[in-house]
Amino acid sequence: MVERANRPSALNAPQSSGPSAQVDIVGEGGSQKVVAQLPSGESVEVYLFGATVTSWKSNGGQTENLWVSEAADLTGNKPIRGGVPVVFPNFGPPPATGPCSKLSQHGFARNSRWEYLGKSSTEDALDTSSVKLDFGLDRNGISEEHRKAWPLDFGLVYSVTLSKDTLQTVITVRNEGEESFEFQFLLHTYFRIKDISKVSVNGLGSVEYIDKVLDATTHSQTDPTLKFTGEVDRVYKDIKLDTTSILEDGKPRFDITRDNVKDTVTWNPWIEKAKSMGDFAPNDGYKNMVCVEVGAVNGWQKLEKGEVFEGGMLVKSHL
Ligand SMILES: O=P(O)(O)OC[C@H]1O[C@@H](O)[C@H](O)[C@@H](O)[C@@H]1O
Repeated sequence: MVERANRPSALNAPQSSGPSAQVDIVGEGGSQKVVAQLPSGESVEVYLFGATVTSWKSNGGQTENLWVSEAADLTGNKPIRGGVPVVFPNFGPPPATGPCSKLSQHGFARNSRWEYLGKSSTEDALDTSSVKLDFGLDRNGISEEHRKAWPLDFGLVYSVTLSKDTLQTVITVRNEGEESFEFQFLLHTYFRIKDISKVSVNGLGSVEYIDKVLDATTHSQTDPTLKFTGEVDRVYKDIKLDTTSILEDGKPRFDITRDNVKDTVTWNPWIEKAKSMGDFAPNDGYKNMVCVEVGAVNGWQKLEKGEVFEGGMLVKSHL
């Protein structure tokens, strides 16, 4: 079992009789989603397809924190372009060998229908109300084609917790089978920003990364701050600091704290790549998004029979 360095605080505050979060299941078939709203107006939306968070509003519901493409397929036929797709069991193109070799880019979790397992919520006297939504996926929930390609017995529980100015997303992966398996995991978050030319990312200085734009060569970031002036696609490995921050105009916008995972991918497709993606719209949408994706993608996580891995992120919005 992997040890938890930054275990999220449990929802164990004393119950009060104040108003609680409203949770509704809306839509049909592949478009079904769970929508939760706190009494103070903050909200989150999670499609069952991929357990993809597609909206997270803070600031009493006034500020949308996630970017979703105007051309995203929201019918359950294609991974959703935007929000927080869950990448599992492989990150990027499938490896040449092993059980993931027959899967597609970023694995099957983002294009499988998850089950909504229910909510839990707390409110305490200090108005720190939260709502936690749980989603599950196991071997029986994936397609026949994926089951054949990845013939391993697993159970995933993905918990999305909305609080006043934070969103926490944590996955547990359990090996339900007789033999060990290996996986990668990533939360491919598309953060909504006003202007990419004014965005900087802090907390990755001196960290080694693989630059996918430069033929997957390895580099070390000398500058404490990452800025975006062209396509960026980097896999930062084994990061010592817990938190990576996104700043706009030099002011903190998001703090992203890794929870028992050590890697982070930064991605912006920029002009040409954005145009080449059929589900990316508008064409200049790259100016309003930046992906800062936390996960475990440097090598593979191994689970023996019965073992559990738990990891994810806590994001604070400053707006
Ligand atoms: O188009 P997809 O499969 O959603 O992937 C988007 C991007 O996801 C990033 O995580 C990868 O590092 C990029 O290489 C990739 O282009």
